Amino acid sequence: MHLQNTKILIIDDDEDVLTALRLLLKSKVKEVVVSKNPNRIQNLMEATAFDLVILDMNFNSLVNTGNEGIFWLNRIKEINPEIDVILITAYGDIDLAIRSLKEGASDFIIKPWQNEKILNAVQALVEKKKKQPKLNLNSENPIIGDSPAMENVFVKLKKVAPTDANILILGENGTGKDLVARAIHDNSLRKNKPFVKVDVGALTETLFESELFGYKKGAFTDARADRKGRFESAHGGTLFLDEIGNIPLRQQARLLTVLQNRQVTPLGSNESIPIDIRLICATNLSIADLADENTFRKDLIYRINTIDFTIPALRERESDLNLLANYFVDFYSQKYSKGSLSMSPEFLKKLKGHPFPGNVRELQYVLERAVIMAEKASLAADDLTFSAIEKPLKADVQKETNLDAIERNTIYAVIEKNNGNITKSAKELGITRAALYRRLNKYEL
Ligand SMILES: Nc1ncnc2c1ncn2[C@@H]1O[C@H](COP(=O)(O)OP(=O)(O)OP(=O)(O)O)[C@@H](O)[C@H]1O
Repeated sequence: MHLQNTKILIIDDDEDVLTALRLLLKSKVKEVVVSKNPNRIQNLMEATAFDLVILDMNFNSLVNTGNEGIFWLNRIKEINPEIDVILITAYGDIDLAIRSLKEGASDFIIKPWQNEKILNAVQALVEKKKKQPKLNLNSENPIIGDSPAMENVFVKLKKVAPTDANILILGENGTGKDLVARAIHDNSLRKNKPFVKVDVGALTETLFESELFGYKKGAFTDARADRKGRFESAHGGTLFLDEIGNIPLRQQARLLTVLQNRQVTPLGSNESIPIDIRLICATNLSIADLADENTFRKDLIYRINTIDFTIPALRERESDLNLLANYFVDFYSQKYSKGSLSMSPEFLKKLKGHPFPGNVRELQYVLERAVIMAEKASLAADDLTFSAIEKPLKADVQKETNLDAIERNTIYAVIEKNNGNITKSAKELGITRAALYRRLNKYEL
């Protein structure tokens, strides 16, 4: 938020004060609306997404205790808990100032004021809003979060990013594993070298080798020219292997050999190529599931897991939900030119009541949709609809014994995993695209 984009509402029963403040602020900010009547606050706030309210504390009351100001302050905060309110009073009553700050006012100004003081107060609040709490790292995409779990991630990340240690990132789908992998690279000594991501879980056995290790012209029927593998492309930089938990044992053995020898041999070649990569792997399996010897080699786990990061599910990080929700609402309000939308208390309550099986990715989608659908400056509970595409939480899936429900849940899970890509999902489910579409219709997905 910048000062020139800020919308301010001023409520004061003194016409002279309104005129003076309007004149002072009009040329500096985007919009100034003034009213003598505090009863109009609700309507005005519904019509315009204000960023700031300047509110008089003393309306026509017989006794100037400022109570009326506190009453209207509370009303404003009920309508939009995020909005900043600066209170004005003619009485330098420090107790009242403290009380109003406790009740949620952002600042307090005493009449008669100096224009500079008001401008400074407005400017300071706008600046404060501009600073999204985020990881102070040089990464293009900020990682938002201030939960203890994310604070730990940030501390560890800063510590290990500059080393060449292999890293394993654990967490459910959509928790931000990709983002963390990217931030590690961006804060490493390899930041100016390539960052190469491969979703190894989605590769078939033949593709696995050609994609990772490359091939020579003529190595197989379709190999019409030499092609570099991803290991080679990542030389000097970072290789990020996503969904590592899903690769079959045979491919795990191939991977282990490459990591041990630090060289790859492209298909159809006799020569091995030395590789210098920093390896980051990610999986949505828990470390206990990953360590099941029937599905994953222990020696490979040790090799890829010098340091591990666990990103908790969003439902376990309530304060992050708040921050992320604000961040995405601001982001999409700007993207879709919706002014600065705010979240009504009912909207926030509904948001907090949802378990978000799809984690931050799901949150991002539902908020984008809510912003697009929003008709008023304050997002209403009805603007929030949860996507049927998200799979229910595992505990719910396991309770399910009805075959149709199991099929429906599996389809959800696979489509979610493939980011809505029908071709990939059909392939993974072992059915044709047409068969998948038939089932989508059947289950009204
Ligand atoms: N802490 C965060 N701050 C900001 N954006 C986030 C955060 N966590 C996740 N996101 C966003 O949520 C989406 C999903 O994140 P990401 O792809 O990193 O998750 P993931 O764990 O790698 O998912 P998957 O396991 O499905 O690959 C992305 O758009 C990402 O930018």
